[in-house]
Amino acid sequence: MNMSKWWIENGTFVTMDEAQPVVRGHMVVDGDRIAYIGEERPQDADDIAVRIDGSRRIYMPGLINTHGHAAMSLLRGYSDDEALQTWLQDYMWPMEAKFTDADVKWGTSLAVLEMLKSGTTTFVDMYDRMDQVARVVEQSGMRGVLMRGAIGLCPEEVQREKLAEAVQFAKDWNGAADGRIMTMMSPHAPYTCPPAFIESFVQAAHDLDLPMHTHMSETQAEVEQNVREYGLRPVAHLDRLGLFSRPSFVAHAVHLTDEEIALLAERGVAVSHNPASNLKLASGVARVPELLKAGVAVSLGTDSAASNNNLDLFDEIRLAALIHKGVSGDPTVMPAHQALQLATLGGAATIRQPELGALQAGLKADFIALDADQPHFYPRTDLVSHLVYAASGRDVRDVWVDGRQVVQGGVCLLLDEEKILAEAEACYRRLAGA
Ligand SMILES: N[C@@H](CCSC[C@H]1O[C@@H](n2cnc3c(=O)[nH]cnc32)[C@H](O)[C@@H]1O)C(=O)O
Ligand SMILES: [Zn+2]
Repeated sequence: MNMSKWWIENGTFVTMDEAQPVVRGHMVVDGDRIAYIGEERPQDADDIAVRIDGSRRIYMPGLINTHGHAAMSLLRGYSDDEALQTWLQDYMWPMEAKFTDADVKWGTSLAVLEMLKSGTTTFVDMYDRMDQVARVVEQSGMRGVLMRGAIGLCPEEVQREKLAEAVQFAKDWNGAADGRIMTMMSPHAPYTCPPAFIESFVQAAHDLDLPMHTHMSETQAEVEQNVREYGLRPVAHLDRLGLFSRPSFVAHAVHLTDEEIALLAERGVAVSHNPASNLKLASGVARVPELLKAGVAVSLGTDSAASNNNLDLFDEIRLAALIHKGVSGDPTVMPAHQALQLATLGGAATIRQPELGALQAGLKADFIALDADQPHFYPRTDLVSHLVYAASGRDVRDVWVDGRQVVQGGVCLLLDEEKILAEAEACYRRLAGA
C-alpha cells in the first residue's frame, strides 16, 4: 500500500484543459502532486488506501489572487465611497501608520481565513511587517507570494531602511514553508516612489534574481501627474527605470494606450486585473480584452478588503466576465471559460508558477471542492458557466494546498477561526479608538 496516495472517486472535475474541460471520473493525489486524473479507474486502484467519495462535489483548481494587502482587512468598511488619492491619504495611511505587528498578524489572519474558505489557495501580498504575514501563511497551509511593499515619500535614510527590510525579507523567506512562500521585490507605485528609489529596487531584484510587482496606471490622475513630473506615461517611465527588464507584473493597469499594451506584451509584463477595486474607487475599467488579444498574461486580484470589500475571488471572476461585455457592447469579448482562466492559469502565469492553475497529472495538488447540490448549480447544462455566472465562494466546502487538506466541510483546519475574529475586532477597536 502506498500511504501517501489517496483517491477521489466519482467526482466532477473542471480541469482548465481546453481539450477536456470537464472530467467525470477520478483523481489521485500523491504527496503534494496530482498523480492521475481521468475517466478510467486508476490503474493502481487496489494499492491506494484512502478513498474519498467525490460524487456530491465539483472539483476545480484553487484560485490565485494576484494582488492584495491582506492586513487591510482590519479597515473593511472603515472608509467607503472616496476616490483613490483621498481614500489613501486621508483615511488609509493615517490608520496604517498606527498598525503594530499584532494588527498585521490578525488582519492578515482574517484575510487568509476568508480567502481559504472561499477557495483561494495562493495569494499575492504587498505590505510591510511581512515577517508577520509569512508566519500566518506558514501556519495556515496557504501558498503566498509575499513582498515588502515600499512607499518612497520619505527621507533618504528611511528609504534605505525600507529597501534593506525588503531585501532581508525576500532573502529570509523565499522558498520557506516547504516552498509555499515565494518572495518578490515591490516598490509601491510610480507616484509614491521617486525614480532613484525604484531603481534601487530593480537593482536589488536583479542581484537576488527575483521578480517584481508594483501598482501602475490605476487612475487617470496618476497618468497625468506622471507626465507632468517625468514627461512620460507610467509604462514608459517604469520601462526606462528598468523595472520591466525583470520578470514582473503590475496591478490595475487601467489607463493604457495601444502603444503601452504593445510594450507590456513585448516585455512579458503580466497584469493583475482588480475589477471590484477599480469600480469602487471609480478608477475605471482596464482594457482586458485588448491586453489578452496582445498576448499579455492577465489574472485577477481583489486588492484589499478596504476597497472591495470582500476577498471572494468568485466575485472577481463574475465581475470580469460581465463588465467587459457591458463596456464594449460585445457579449463575446469575455466568454466564461476565459474569465475562469484569469483566476487559475492566468494567475499561475502572472506569478510564474507553471505547476499551478490546472488539474493535470504532475501539477501541484492545489484544488478546491464546491457543494454540487446547491440549487444554483442545476440544471447540469454547462459547469464552467455555473462556476463563472452562478457560483460564489460560499459554495466552497473543501480546500487542499500542496496535497494537504486545509479546509474541510467549510471549516479551516489549521487556523483558530473564533480567535481570529475576536482578535481582529479588538485590533480595529483599538485602532479606531472606540
Ligand atoms: N506602509 C508601507 C507601504 C505598504 S505597501 C501597501 C500600501 O498599498 C496601499 N494600497 C492599498 N490599496 C491600494 C490601491 O488600490 N492603490 C494604491 N495603493 C493601495 C495601502 O494603503 C498600503 O499603504 C511603507 O512603509 O512604505
Ligand atoms: Zn493595491
